[in-house]
Amino acid sequence: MSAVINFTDEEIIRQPPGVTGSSCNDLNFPGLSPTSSGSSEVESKPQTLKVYLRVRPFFKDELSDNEDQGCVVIEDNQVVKLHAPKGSATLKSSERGIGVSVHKFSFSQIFGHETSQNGLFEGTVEGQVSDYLDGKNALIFSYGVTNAGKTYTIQGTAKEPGILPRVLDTTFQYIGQHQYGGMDLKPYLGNDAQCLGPEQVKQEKNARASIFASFREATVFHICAMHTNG
Ligand SMILES: Nc1ncnc2c1ncn2[C@@H]1O[C@H](COP(=O)(O)OP(=O)(O)OP(=O)(O)O)[C@@H](O)[C@H]1O
Repeated sequence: MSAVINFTDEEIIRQPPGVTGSSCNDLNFPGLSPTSSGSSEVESKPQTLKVYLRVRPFFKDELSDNEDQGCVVIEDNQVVKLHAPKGSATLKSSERGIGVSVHKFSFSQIFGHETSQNGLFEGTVEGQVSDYLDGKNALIFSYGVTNAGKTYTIQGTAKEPGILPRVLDTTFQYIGQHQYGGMDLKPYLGNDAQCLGPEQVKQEKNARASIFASFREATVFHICAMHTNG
């Protein structure tokens, strides 16, 4: 199982780092250990959940709005340090001796703003896809504030496909070599298959033909209706 957490410096500006730290803590991810003392703790227990952090680049308008305050500092490929933004309540409180202005978090791996879609895929879930194709279950999800890059990471764009199309591509390339050519298997109850006899195969073919026929009729009707109205 793995999660991809998306951060942007904008998020840190809008939320005090203490809030960010505790929300990560609430998730109770074994791979994510927030500390406020400055020392990072990577748990020694075997991890079944891998938590990756991706930091997206700033946009031009964010830079021109002076949003890059160096609040997110990637110390190494597992540890990130979050500094309270200038003028924030957290910074002011910490200056009065209440709370701290710097939080450290550790992740299974951190990917900086220069990380490509392919680099992220190879560095995170590619290994799990082979496990999945070998019959093991896996869950991948993305977590982060709005505009942090969750959709970009999971879905991506036509030019820069994200994790989901890459997983599907790998899966279908694998299936390509293992495709069953027969037409006598039918999905049953979600994760099972029924083996059909010759008569059932005939019934299925007829049912499919009538469904496709009704699709054609609906399309023709729609075009005619548009033509008539236009
Ligand atoms: N790593 C990245 N490199 C370049 N652009 C990125 C990256 N991550 C996100 N973006 C861009 O940032 C913008 C916001 O990203 P996205 O829509 O994925 O955020 P989101 O977390 O899904 O937001 P929401 O929760 O509001 O749906 C998009 O224009 C996206 O193309």
